[in-house]
Amino acid sequence: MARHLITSAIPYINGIKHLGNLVGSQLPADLYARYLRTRGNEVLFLCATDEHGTPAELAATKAGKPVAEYCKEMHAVQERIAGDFGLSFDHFGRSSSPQNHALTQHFAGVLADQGMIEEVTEKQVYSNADERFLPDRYIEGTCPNCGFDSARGDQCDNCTKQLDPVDLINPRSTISGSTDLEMRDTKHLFLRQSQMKDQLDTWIDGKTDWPVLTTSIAKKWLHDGDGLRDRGITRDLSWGVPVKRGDADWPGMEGKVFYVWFDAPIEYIACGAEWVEAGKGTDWERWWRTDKGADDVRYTQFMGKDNVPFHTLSFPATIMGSGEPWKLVDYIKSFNYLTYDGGQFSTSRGRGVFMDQALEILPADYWRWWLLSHAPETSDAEFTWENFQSSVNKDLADVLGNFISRITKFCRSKFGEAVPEAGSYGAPEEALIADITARVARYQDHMDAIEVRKSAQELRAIWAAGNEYLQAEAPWTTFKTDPDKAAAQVRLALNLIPLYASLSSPFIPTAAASMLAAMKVEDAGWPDDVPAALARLAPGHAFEVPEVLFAKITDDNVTDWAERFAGTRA
Ligand SMILES: Nc1ncnc2c1ncn2[C@@H]1O[C@H](COP(=O)(O)OP(=O)(O)OP(=O)(O)O)[C@@H](O)[C@H]1O
Ligand SMILES: [Zn+2]
Repeated sequence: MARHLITSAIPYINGIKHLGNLVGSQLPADLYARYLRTRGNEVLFLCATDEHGTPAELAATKAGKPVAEYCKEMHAVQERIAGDFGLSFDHFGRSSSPQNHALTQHFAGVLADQGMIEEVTEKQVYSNADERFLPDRYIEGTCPNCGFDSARGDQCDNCTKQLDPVDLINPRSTISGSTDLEMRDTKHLFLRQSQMKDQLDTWIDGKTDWPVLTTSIAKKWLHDGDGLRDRGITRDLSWGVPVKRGDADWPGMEGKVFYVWFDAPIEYIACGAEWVEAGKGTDWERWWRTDKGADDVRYTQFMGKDNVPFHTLSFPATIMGSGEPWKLVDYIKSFNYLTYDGGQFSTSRGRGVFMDQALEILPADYWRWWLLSHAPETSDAEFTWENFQSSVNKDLADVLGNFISRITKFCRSKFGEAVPEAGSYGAPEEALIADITARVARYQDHMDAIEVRKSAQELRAIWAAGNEYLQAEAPWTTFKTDPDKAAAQVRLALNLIPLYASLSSPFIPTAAASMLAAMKVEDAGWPDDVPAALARLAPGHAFEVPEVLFAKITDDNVTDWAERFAGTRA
């Protein structure tokens, strides 16, 4: 048994997440956490909401609520929907927690002690009408790159170029619309990432088993142009972690907060402390401090590609630069993007399917299966309703669901609702057992390697092997001439169901639980010995024919949903 720490990129607080967010971070993290638990490992799986920064403030303003109240409510909403999707976090924390405030201030203090923080006075846009500085999205203007007239202070939505508020042409305040702006001096803290460049480069070079997507993005940021640059870690805002040097005030930094990118990854650690505070665990440091037992923990992070620079460079710079024995990530699984019907998913524009809406039309397992079996691993992947329909109908309804329904119903009609006793296995049964044994070993290798699509393919092949066996051996035909032989065939096929449940539970936990309930057994955990697992249901063991596990998606459904989700969400 090993110890595994798993974190998913923490979802931003400004709304309900879309299916792209889900498949790019939380869902594959959940798949891996569930798998490792089934294998008997000790797992700590943490996630949280990312609550600071201007988009949170603007979303709160739009909702007509104070930002703290907005974040508290949205955290509860996200937590509930995550639960509905079966995301099995050990704790779902908040980056605005007191634990994260203290830890972020602590990191800033020790980084400063290590000479890793520079105080920089720079000119920032100040709005006289609003009596405040206008960072990031508080300012809009014309993009100097493409001429788009609503470019934001941090980025142009049209050409995606990263911007600085001072770059904008004809800038205006998004709070008041005022153009009475001036440049004023303001002091900020910068993390001297450039100092760590060689150390980070060597560290990344050692990660030869990481996905190329992860290492290539890290290398690009390390070496393109001037190489890794120092980054501002503070902002002139009121919502956030107040700038302090450990417990002490930081002269000249009064009224400022840490910038969201600095405090958000620190929440991975603080979330452990929240987990203990919530009474769900007793010792978070044994997961996070290598001087307190975390040396034998394997730490895996999950995220979409845009988060990779922060996790491969900035956060490691924070940890390494602190000189303290915090746990560094061991493996970063990153994803390309899921696109929606020929375009991008977008939270701000409400484009695509959002987690709450998805569950209004179908249960979580349908989505989990499609998303994971089409995870954007080697390239971007597109969600279309036709593809969703065909994959759900083929894999879940025709292959898995049909196998279970066919064999349980046939057994009920000929032998009753209990495992039949007569007959013994012959060559086709031995061949099936050997085939499943080999496939389970392959499935396990893919899951260990977090190859999500390959794992799904192998799992589907394991389901299909059961169907093909039934098709070839046709117990309904055998029964007419040799009922004992048919009984043996049925016995083996029924025994596949609890095995399928254990193997499938990381992908489709609800259906797996229904399968076990129908067969009236507990989950026996991972089948380390497949032949033994396939002998688990003894003759005479009672079961029940389950309800339909997966309903087919009709062409009318597809037409309706495509229409309903065509535009943007109000
Ligand atoms: N279309 C997508 N496909 C896969 N992963 C995505 C997609 N969009 C975002 N992600 C990932 O989802 C996770 C959560 O993202 P976050 O809540 O910060 O939203 P975001 O990146 O701002 O997306 P959006 O702007 O669409 O809301 C991150 O790891 C991010 O990389
Ligand atoms: Zn632009």
